[in-house]
Amino acid sequence: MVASEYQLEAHPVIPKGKPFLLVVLDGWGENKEDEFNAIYKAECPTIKSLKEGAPRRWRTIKAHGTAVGLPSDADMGNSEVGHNAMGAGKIIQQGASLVDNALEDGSMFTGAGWNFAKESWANGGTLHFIGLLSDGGVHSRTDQLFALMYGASDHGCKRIRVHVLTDGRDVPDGSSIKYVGQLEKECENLRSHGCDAKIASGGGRMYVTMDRYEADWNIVERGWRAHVLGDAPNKFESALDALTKLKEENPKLNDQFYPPFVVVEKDGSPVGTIEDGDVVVNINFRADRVIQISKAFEYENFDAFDRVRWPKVKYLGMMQYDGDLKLPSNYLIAPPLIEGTSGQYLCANGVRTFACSETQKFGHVTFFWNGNRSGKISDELEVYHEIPSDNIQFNEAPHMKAAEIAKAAREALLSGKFDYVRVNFANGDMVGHTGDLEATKRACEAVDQGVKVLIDAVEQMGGIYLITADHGNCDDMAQRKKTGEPLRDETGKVAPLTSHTLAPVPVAIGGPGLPENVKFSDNFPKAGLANITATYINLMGFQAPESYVPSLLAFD
Ligand SMILES: O=C(O)[C@H](O)COP(=O)(O)O
Ligand SMILES: [Mn+2]
Ligand SMILES: [Mn+2]
Repeated sequence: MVASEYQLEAHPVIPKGKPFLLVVLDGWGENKEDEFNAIYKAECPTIKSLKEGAPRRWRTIKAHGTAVGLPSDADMGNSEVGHNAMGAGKIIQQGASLVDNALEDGSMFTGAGWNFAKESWANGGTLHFIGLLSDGGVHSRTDQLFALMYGASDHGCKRIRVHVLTDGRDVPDGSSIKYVGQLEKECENLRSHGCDAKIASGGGRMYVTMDRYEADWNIVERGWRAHVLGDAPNKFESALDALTKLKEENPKLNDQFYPPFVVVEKDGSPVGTIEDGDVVVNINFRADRVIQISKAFEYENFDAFDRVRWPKVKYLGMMQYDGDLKLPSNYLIAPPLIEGTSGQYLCANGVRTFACSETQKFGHVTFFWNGNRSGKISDELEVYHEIPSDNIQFNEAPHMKAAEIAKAAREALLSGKFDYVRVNFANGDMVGHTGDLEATKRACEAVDQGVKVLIDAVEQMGGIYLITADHGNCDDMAQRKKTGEPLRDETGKVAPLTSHTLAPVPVAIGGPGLPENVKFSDNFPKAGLANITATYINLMGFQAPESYVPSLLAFD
């Protein structure tokens, strides 16, 4: 039975019933063609032919800034906002913007979450912050952390401890020293105003605390031990000491992979373990990499690792991270309400869906796609298939699981059991984040081969495809000066770019099932990822919901 609010009318031109393939090339922008564009330098005949072979069916769309609900056009896109937009058909004001708004109008400090947190320090508890320390704006921002620290001090908090996760992934490698230095200054300033604020522990985001999709719980356990128990092999008298000394010991160490460390007093005792009666605020607004640590704080029954001690604390997220699990139950800012997603419409109209990726991006094509819901929309109609990612640094094996994803999705297409096959290839993004240009070229080639397998399957089945990306990354592997010239160190070596880019992303449609007269409209020069949704709903033979931003299709 179709829920009437989600009923979709048949499309007047495009027939229903053709198998439909949607591919997200994670981190694949359309950017300047130079030697630092891994896509351009790689052998990618299939993806390149989409543009050259059918120019009326290829275009670019915006994938960053206000087009995907971020505070400003200086903000690069990311997987969360990109997949949210593509899944939901509208521009959603994202976590970063909602937190900014609440800080600007003061509602941050009057809400239920804040009042709940305040009770703890009013009763003598310490306020702990945990989160990613950078201004990358993907998971968190330092200015928001500082505003919360000052807000707490203004509201009577006398003791703050910060547990920092160094970045180097959304911002350049090596910048963690700068962010830790800024935080040390703010702590010093707070101390001079009577609030005892200190950094207590830390580690690199890819090695400590911020695992995602349960790829490796050891990462979270290391964080738990350092932040909560004050237990890590590396102990230093300051966080700056930790970063500089660990790097001296191992010059190859990068910000993403710092081992866990604990800041200690002169006598060796940790400056800030997490104890009964304390309050812990996770400053990340983005969900994927803080769901596991949130479970460790919140769940009484927890067996992912031995917590040794489970302090009775108030735990709050910057946002609520999982709407289905209601995790965490307390939070500072209500998350965006993402209703009327494409999945809700398509399931209500009987579309049988196969969604697949490897672990690193599995939640992107399911959880983010469905408006940050961890459950399925329909158990009868949907199959979500996860291919386990390897727990390695991805430039060591840049092909990752592209072939396995292609194989699984190909089988799904050929089986005739699905109307809609949706996949994400992780390589361009995950290898792009290592800053290793050569490996990233190999990554692009693996993706291209995977796409070829899938387009061949669509051809065989008389189907239709849409291939796009969520934001840039592998399309520029060099940090740039204002002039656009690559930035070089004193030896002339180019500084690698590990983060996403601001580039628009390609979108291509095709397949034998697509009527000849279907092409991209010449309108909508400012179209963004949210316009993809109405477009693919059309490609599946339905008219799109009126609440969606327009489809990009036109008809001769
Ligand atoms: O979490 C990450 O890996 C990066 O901060 C962003 O990458 P993603 O948005 O492509 O997942
Ligand atoms: Mn991404
Ligand atoms: Mn990324």
